[in-house]
Amino acid sequence: MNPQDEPGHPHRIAVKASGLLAEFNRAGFLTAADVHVATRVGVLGKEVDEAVLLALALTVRSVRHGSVVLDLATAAETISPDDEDEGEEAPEPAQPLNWPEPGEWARRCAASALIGGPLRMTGSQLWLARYWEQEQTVAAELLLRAAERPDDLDENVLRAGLQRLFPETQYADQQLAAAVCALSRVSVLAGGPGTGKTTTVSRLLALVREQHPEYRIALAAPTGKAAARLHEAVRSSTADLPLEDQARLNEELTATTMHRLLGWRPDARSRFHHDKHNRLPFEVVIVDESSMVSLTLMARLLEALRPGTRLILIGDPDQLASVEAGAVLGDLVDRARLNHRTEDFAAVLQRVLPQSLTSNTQPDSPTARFRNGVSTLLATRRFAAGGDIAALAAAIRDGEADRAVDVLYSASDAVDFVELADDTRPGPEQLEPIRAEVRAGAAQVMAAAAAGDGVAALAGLEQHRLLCTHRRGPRGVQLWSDLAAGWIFEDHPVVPRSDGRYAGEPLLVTTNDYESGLYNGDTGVVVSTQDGSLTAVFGRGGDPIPVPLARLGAVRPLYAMTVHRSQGSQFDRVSVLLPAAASSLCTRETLYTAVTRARQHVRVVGSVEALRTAILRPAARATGLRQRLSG
Ligand SMILES: Nc1ncnc2c1ncn2[C@@H]1O[C@H](COP(=O)(O)OP(=O)(O)OP(=O)(O)O)[C@@H](O)[C@H]1O
Repeated sequence: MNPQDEPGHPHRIAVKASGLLAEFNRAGFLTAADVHVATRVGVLGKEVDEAVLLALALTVRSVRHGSVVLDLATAAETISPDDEDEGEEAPEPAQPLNWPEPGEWARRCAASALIGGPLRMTGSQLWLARYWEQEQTVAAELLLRAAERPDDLDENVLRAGLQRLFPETQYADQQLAAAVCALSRVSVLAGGPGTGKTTTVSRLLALVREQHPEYRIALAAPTGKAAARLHEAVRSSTADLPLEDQARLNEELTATTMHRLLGWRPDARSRFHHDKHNRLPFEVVIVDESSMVSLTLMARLLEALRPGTRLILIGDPDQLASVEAGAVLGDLVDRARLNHRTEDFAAVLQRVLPQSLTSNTQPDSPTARFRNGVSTLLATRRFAAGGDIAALAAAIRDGEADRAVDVLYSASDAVDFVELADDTRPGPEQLEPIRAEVRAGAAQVMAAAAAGDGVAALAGLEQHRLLCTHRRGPRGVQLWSDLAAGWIFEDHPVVPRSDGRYAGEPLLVTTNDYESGLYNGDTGVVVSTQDGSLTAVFGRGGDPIPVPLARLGAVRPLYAMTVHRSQGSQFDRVSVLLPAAASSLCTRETLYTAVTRARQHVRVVGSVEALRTAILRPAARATGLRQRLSG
């Protein structure tokens, strides 16, 4: 982040800006960087109309906020000042802003020489050309791949295999989803945590390998942590398969990050070794945690796949979307049309499935063929403790605030609600349960780290996680990290070395370091070594990676993390600090993602008002992909 982009930094005001750009900058709607980009592109494109430059700057701003499109018709109602972090007072406009009249604004933009160059426009919607092209690539590649079904599987063998691997009727939804993936060149397997997505996919892989032992399979995920989880989950899900199916999956199934799969290049951020000129050599590519995949990365992946490769995207479309722009997985799953199938696809499915299929028939079209490949698993198969976490997650997902409040107020071993009004500081009675969790986790980490037991130290780290929506402010990571560190040091008065490190220090990697194989979001612990020195270990499924402290890149102590960063990880117990109801980060996806990080227990800390607001406010990311895939 450039210094002038830092909220609150004096250079956030673009000193040279004038007219509408200056007005929107002063009011906190545009950063200096947004203004700078718009001014520069305006000069290069010889555009002087300030309404057009404002539209351009707001489009840049939208991308910064995760959207791909700016709709001029609704911009005045939907855009509010930046308030990325609580405690940053967004400047109040002294007087109402001069939003251009939408019709006239759109006409002026449409007449601009920038359209067709750095900007693209459809109706009243504007894109930066780069993202417009990426949406185009993703939609075109998906539709092209969905146009024809693969014909490499014998239907009778597949039918027998589906019955062998999904013998129980309670898993009929998984059997159907596996059949859909087997019979599609591109498919989406959506579902919440513990619905059996990984189990379904590993069985599907066994089915494909049964007929094609020579097929090369790639397992990938957007983060190292998620890749490690995928590897572990696929491995453990094969344990109860018939021996011959286990054998089909046993060798060389390792998971990797998407960046590594595509071949990271030191000279380019979003270009890879594998692209349309040098395609990936796999017959099957599985991507887990697809909700975290940005539009750019999805475009790069699709371009790099051979036309015949089977692509299976797994993920939970109800989670927060990628940090970077786009909401690809959410756009691919059209909830209103689940189980809508073309007649011929329903007939093929019926031939390989034992049970009779209920589908809504949809007329054949390129988009209908794509939807044929989308399945959703709904039943949760994992949560213990009566499924209260699952019930809470479902209520949040469905926008049922009353139901969620009921679950939180019910006597439950799995969910807890610590009420804390938005504008008050927590008192001892609110802090105590969180403090107890933090202390219990730290006790295990400290003891294991002192004994040099990296595996146990990492397990201790996963025992409880404090999750915040904001980085700063009264509910932010900074403040709660300080609190947690204070509690830990009361119990364990450590004397850090001169470099600040101590045995038991929890670490969070904050940038990708391809050389050492550590990725942004990876977590680890400093542990003692036999010679009395210190080293770091990082979690990778069952295999901790030791990294000498001298080789560590950018890390920071990990006492709390943002919900965004926690995506792709799960913890035994989670405490979630809700943002204030007024925060723009108080959204359904944030809460859902936070709650579903917990395996055994989740504690929600905040006001009922914030809880209700979050549940009733789905995060609105504006994209054009959904529209390109509908119809
Ligand atoms: N068909 C099945 N037969 C037996 N056990 C199953 C089946 N499907 C799911 N399970 C069990 O349910 C649990 C969750 O399954 P799985 O890990 O596949 O879900 P998931 O959707 O991939 O979860 P996550 O989103 O957390 O990765 C696992 O313990 C798994 O063993």
